[in-house]
Amino acid sequence: MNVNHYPPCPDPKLTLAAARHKDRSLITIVVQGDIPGLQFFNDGEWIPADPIPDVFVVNMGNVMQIVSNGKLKPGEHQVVTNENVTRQSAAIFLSPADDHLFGPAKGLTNDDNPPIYRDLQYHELLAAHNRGRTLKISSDETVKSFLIEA
Ligand SMILES: O=C(O)CCC(=O)C(=O)O
Ligand SMILES: [Fe+2]
Repeated sequence: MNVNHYPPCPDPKLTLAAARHKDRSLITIVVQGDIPGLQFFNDGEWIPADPIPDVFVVNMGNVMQIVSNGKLKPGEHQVVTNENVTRQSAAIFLSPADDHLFGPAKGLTNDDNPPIYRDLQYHELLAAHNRGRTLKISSDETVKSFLIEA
């Protein structure tokens, strides 16, 4: 779980509260309180996912892309700063254990629709993601490194 604390920024144009990213989880549940800031990238623009009382944001992560054999893609998101108020959120990541072996779900693949990703342990995805962060490579590239023909 991440507990995020974003202080106000007098000029929100100057910085982001959280840079654009996709989560490394299977599923993420976000409790975002009542302060706006979370945005998702869709069709070339950032769409606000403003808080609705008593509603969680449920988001897919990179593990879901692999388990669904590329059919489900995680939403890229960022958090913008707020001029006046502090924002706090909690993101609960549902992820496999580090040594858990996973890959495209057997029920979703067959001879006509073979697995496009190899099986991997979750720590391999984390290591690739961390390497990608150091090299400023997007998490799309990270996931591509598990393609069978890669
Ligand atoms: O603060 C938010 O609403 C989202 C946080 C987030 O994207 C994350 O912790 O991965
Ligand atoms: Fe996130």
